[in-house]
Amino acid sequence: MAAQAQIGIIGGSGLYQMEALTDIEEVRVDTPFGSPSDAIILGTLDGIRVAFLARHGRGHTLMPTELPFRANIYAMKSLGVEYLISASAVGSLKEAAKPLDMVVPDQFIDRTRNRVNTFFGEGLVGHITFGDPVCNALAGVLADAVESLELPDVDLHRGGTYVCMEGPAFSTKAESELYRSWGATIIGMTNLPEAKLAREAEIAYATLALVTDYDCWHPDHDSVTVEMVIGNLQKNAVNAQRVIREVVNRIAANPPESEAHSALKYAIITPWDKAPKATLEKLNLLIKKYLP
Ligand SMILES: CSC[C@H]1O[C@H](OP(=O)(O)O)[C@H](O)[C@@H]1O
Ligand SMILES: Nc1ncnc2[nH]cnc12
Repeated sequence: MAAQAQIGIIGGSGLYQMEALTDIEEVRVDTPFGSPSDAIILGTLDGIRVAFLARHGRGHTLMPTELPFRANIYAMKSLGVEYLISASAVGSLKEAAKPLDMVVPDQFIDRTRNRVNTFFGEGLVGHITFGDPVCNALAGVLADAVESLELPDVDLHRGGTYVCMEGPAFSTKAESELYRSWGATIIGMTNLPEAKLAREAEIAYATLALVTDYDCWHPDHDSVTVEMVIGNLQKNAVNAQRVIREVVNRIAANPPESEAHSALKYAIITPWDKAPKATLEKLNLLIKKYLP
C-alpha cells in the first residue's frame, strides 16, 4: 500500500476524534495481529495528511488490558506513519504537575502484567535498545510546540517518568506513594506497550500527557475518578487539539532525524535462514529493509 500519512496520532481517554480534519477517509486496516481498536481516520490538517486512531475505540469500549497494541502500531506502519504522537490522560505523582498541565515524558516504568509488547517470537528473536524509550528528537519538537502556544494556566513539564500500570482499577495509596518514592512524575495505563512496539516498528514515538488528577496520594485532593479524568480532559481538549495541530505542522515542516527509524539495524539476533518463513512473511512490513 502506498504511504498515506507520515504522521500518526493516537488519542486516549476523552480524545476520540481530531478537530479540524478535512478530506476524511475512514480505513479499516486488517493486520496479521488482528484489527486495530477502531477504524483509522485519515484526514488533512493544514494541508498535511495524518492518521488518527482512538485508542480505546470511539465509544471507549476497550480497557487498557484489552487494547490491540500490536494491531494499532502495525496498522500505523502500514499507512506509512514515521512519527507517532500519543495524547494521553495521566494522573500526577508530583505536586508541581497539576491538573491541566502537560508533560512530555522521557522515561517509563513498566508495571503492566498482562500485555504483549513485542512483535518478535515465533522463531524470530529481536532485542531493541530501549534506554531512551521515547524519541527525544520528536519529544523536543512536541515540547517546543506546547511552549510556543503559551497556553494560559498550563505549565509544560519537559521530561519525566510515566509509570504504566495494568489497571483497570486505579492505584492504592501505598502503590501511589511507592511510585512517588521512585521519583516518577505521572501514571497511566497505556503508553509503555505502544512505545515498545513503535520502536520495534521503527516509528518515532512521543507522548503528550495531559494531567487530569493527583491520583490518590494528595492529602488536599480527592482520589482520582473517571469523572475527574474526563472532566479535566474536556476542559483541556481545546488546548490538546491546538498542540496536536502545532506539532503536526512542525514535524511536516522539518521532520526530525530519529534513531527510532533504524531501531532494528542491530536488534535481530536470529540468522535469517534459521527463522521460519511464515514468521518472516508475517513481519515482512517491519523487517523487509534488512532482509538479504
Ligand atoms: C479513563 S481513566 C483511565 C484511563 O485513562 C488513561 O487512558 P489513555 O492513556 O488512553 O489516555 C489511562 O491510561 C487509562 O486507560
Ligand atoms: N491516576 C491515574 N492512574 C492511572 N491512569 C490514569 N489516567 C488518568 N489518571 C490516571
